Amino acid sequence: MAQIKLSNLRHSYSPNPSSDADYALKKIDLTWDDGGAYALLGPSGCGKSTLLNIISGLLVPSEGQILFNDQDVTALPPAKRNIAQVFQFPVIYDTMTVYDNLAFPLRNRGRDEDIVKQRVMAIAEMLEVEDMLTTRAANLSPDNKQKISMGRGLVRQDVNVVMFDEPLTVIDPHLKWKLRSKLKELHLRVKATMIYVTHDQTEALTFADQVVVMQEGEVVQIGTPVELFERPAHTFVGHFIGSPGMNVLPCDVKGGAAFFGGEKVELEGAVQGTGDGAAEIGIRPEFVSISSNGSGVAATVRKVSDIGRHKVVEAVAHDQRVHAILEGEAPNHGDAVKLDFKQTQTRLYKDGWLASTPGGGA
Ligand SMILES: Nc1ncnc2c1ncn2[C@@H]1O[C@H](COP(=O)(O)OP(=O)(O)OP(=O)(O)O)[C@@H](O)[C@H]1O
Repeated sequence: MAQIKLSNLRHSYSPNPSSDADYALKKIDLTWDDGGAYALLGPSGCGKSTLLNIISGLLVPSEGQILFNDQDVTALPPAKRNIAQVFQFPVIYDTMTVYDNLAFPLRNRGRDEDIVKQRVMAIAEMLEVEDMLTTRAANLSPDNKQKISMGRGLVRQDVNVVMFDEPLTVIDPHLKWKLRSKLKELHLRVKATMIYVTHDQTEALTFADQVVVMQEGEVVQIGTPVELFERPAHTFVGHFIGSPGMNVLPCDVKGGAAFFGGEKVELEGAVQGTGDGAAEIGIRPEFVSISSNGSGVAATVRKVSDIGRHKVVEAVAHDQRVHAILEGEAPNHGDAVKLDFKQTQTRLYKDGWLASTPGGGA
């Protein structure tokens, strides 16, 4: 397995790029540690496939380098990069048995049959497909075909990285959670460097130790699922992760204090280098509550959705929509309420980027 380093990477599909907008990948500097479980998360068109294809060697970047364990592989074709890939749709040989499918990547590299058997049986056990080993792949369900496809990606121990490109697309929704946690378990057992590409936050947060969030060709944050939830580095991350996402409210900054609709809102701590002027307050719905002591931001309740474990309240304050996630009692549609923003979780964003530091709250 390998540490993968992307250095000063840029890519444009245009032959003569003239501005940032011409680049599918802006400037990317990123290190994927050996043995790490990473997710590459972002909406459609943000550049995930472009980045994956650059790592696998299907695309040569316009600028920059790709290093595997400090060896420059930028000019190497895919076959020389020693990578395993699992795609959206199963890549298996229908006429072969499950055993032979799993054995294929090893036999293809001339491994002894003893080793082949040992690895195939180990992977079959991890994937819980031992009872299918003699079945012809053509007779498998789509879910099981994709499981075998994953197995083929994991069977070799000498690959630099295993990359999964939206691997659960074809999986039945009720089986998705099962395979999601299976993949996590597989990483813990196989300990390979793994990159899991998805636009689905649940998949990314379940699988990865570190999530790389991309937007419009840029990496906006790399962090653990908890870090992305608790301290989004950019309003995009706050919005994209969470359900509903972080509330992003316009405010004015004067002398280091933030004012929402003229009312002062206490921030988590000091504001860094924003100067006075327009900015945004970011607060997750989980940290907005209905004030019980009459203080807080005045709002009117527009909608209350009971989604089982909790209620999602949509209120309007200073013409802005604010979501609150409440356990237990919730107000009713039309109620005038005061919203309490938990100070330690109330952040300031300037031009989209986090501009407050913790330390002021109770
Ligand atoms: N072969 C190509 N030629 C020109 N532009 C391309 C090509 N492939 C991708 N793009 C553009 O590059 C940008 C990034 O696309 P990319 O496919 O990498 O994003 P993505 O995050 O993988 O999206 P999706 O999840 O929809 O595949 C998009 O604006 C896309 O239109």
